[in-house]
Amino acid sequence: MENGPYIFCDILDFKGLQKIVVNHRVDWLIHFSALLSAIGEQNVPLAVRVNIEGVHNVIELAKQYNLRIFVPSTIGAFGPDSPRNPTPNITIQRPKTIYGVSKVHAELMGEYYHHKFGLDFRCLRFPGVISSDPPGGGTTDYAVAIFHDALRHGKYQCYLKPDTRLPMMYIEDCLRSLLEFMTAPKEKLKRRVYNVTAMSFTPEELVDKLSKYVPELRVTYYPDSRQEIADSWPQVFDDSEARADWNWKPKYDLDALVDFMVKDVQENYINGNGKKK
Ligand SMILES: NC(=O)C1=CN([C@@H]2O[C@H](COP(=O)(O)OP(=O)(O)OC[C@H]3O[C@@H](n4cnc5c(N)ncnc54)[C@H](O)[C@@H]3O)[C@@H](O)[C@H]2O)C=CC1
Ligand SMILES: CC(=O)[C@H](N)C(=O)O
Repeated sequence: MENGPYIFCDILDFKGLQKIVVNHRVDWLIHFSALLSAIGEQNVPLAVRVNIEGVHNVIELAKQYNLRIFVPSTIGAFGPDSPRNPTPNITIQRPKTIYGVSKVHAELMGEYYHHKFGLDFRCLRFPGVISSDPPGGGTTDYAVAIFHDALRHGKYQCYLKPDTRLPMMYIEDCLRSLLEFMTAPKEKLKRRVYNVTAMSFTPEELVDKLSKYVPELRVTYYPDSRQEIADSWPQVFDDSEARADWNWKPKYDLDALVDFMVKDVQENYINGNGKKK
């Protein structure tokens, strides 16, 4: 945040976005705003506006001002008809959440604008991204929340079944993949949308690793509506095309992820009295 101006803007305010692009001579647009999978199901009209109209606004701006644009997609862009283990880059996509539908829409809009207008649209389908920041309403949130609850209270109530396998990635790998992909020469890119991942694990496998740091940890399992979403998503994500085309390679496995997360949550949230420094 110290490296440049920080400006609030509603993604639905096209003119406001346009003003920022012009006044600050923006040349790359990284579009993160969205309602995630679980929260999107609770407010479908808002998810349609933020996730679909929001993408229309940024893609149109990128076209008008010749910006390079990145829009993240997700494992949630797949559904129960897709192969789940592994899920390849190109396969059937019939998601059952408004979040997934909006992300397939974003992928297709970006590919179309690239084809029709030459827009430099780039998109990575991320797995569950794990960082110490409080989670934003997704199905993979348990893998973040468990660190906060385990380190603070020694217990966690998980909303997924213990054997629910999902693809995941540590935030450092996520951000590095974004940067490497955005700076990759266009000749190397065979497509505009790539799967990326780092690992796959289940709640019980994560609990097993975390118990080494919190030996008294007690986890109970009460599946809720998020279980149905998780059951329709990839279990193992095939990112071989990203590895082959622009040399994607993750650095963090499950052991490293747990080690970094424990330190980060402890230092920045527990010792920092609930406030990230
Ligand atoms: N966190 C994850 O595991 C994954 C995230 N992604 C994608 O990465 C992006 C960021 O995700 P997170 O940071 O985890 O989500 P988040 O829920 O923490 O952040 C979303 C942001 O969108 C903002 N937002 C909502 N409505 C807005 C509006 N009308 N105008 C401007 N901003 C608005 C919210 O204030 C929030 O800061 C999303 O597009 C998500 O689909 C993709 C795959 C995995
Ligand atoms: C994997 C995602 O896109 C997100 N974390 C969610 O669970 O909705």
